[in-house]
Amino acid sequence: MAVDTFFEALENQYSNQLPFVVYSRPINSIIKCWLQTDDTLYKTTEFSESGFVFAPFDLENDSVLLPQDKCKQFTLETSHLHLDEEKQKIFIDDSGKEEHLSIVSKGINFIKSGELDKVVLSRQVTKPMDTINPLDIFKRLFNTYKNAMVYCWYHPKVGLWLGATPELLFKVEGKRLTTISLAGTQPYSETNEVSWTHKEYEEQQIVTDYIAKQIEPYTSQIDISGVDTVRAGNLLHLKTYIISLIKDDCSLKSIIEALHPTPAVCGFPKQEAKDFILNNENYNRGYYTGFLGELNLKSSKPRNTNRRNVENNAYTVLKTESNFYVNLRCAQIKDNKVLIYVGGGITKDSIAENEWEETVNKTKTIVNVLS
Ligand SMILES: C=C(O[C@@H]1C=C(C(=O)O)C=C[C@H]1O)C(=O)O
Repeated sequence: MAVDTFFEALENQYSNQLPFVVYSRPINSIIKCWLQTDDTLYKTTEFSESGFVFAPFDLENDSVLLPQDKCKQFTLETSHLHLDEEKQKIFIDDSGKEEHLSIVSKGINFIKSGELDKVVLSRQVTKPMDTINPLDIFKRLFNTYKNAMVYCWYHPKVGLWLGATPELLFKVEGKRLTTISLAGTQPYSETNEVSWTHKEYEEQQIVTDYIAKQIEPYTSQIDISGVDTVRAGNLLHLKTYIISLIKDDCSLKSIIEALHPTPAVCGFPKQEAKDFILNNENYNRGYYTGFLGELNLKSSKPRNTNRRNVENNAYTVLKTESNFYVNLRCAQIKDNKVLIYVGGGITKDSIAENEWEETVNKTKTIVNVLS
């Protein structure tokens, strides 16, 4: 589809206040959009439908579904989107610092008292914005963050969210389950060859061990890769792949419940960390650290790609695929304001001032495409 037609369809959808999502998965020049044909708020509790899901941090709240059979879908292939370089100046300042230092100190003390191993604490940064076209912000996200899932999601009854997340929650292709453990953060400056502290390795290992343990009842042949340093925009993280095979009688919902929220965005043990977050963070995370992505889409692939074996190419394999990303490095646009969400993992060795700096650095993922 032509770029102009693609974005015109999205602009119309938005001005008609109809739900949509536009997104591009990491290392991918394909941009997809789903335009829902009515403004009903569809929800999913079983994750058995086909569609695009937008789920909150706390699954006690609604997971919104753009059902596949209620949406028109379009695809665009490009490596760069043109747009006017008119941006707004946004300054990062120290507002909210005292509060964040205080909740982080409380978290550290709670961990030292033996109640928890790790808790992820976050905050919301609010900035005024005058005329903002979210689709322009999406275009900048797409041009800037090639190894992230970039998206803009809108539902008139929920709001408008956008982001550039580096973190896969998990991907299912047929029976194959791929998930990652991502933790540890430092600013990127021209090289991935950096050193990490014991605290950072330990924090990332907590995530890896926990994920492997969580998926064990539902999968077999769990394979854990080595630890790599990966870049996400202006940041570096430690990352491990965990690949396994889903057992026959196991539902997608049980995998979601086993993995979400991961210690990378909630903490460990899960319930205690979640309680600490819900009782102490003085704002509602909403969809930040929830997940979003394609749910149960059927894909057909040729069984045999060997050209000499032409008669076999007639057979295709039908697979069901889902891929969910953790909603990080994201923002909500509301009443001429942009609300940016940032957090970081706290362990017994954390230093509150450094944790503040980490959230400031994470803010830049979004601020850089606004100003
Ligand atoms: C919580 C966030 O990021 C998570 C926390 C990280 C950390 O503590 O080092 C790193 C990557 C993410 O798993 C965020 O970006 O808001």
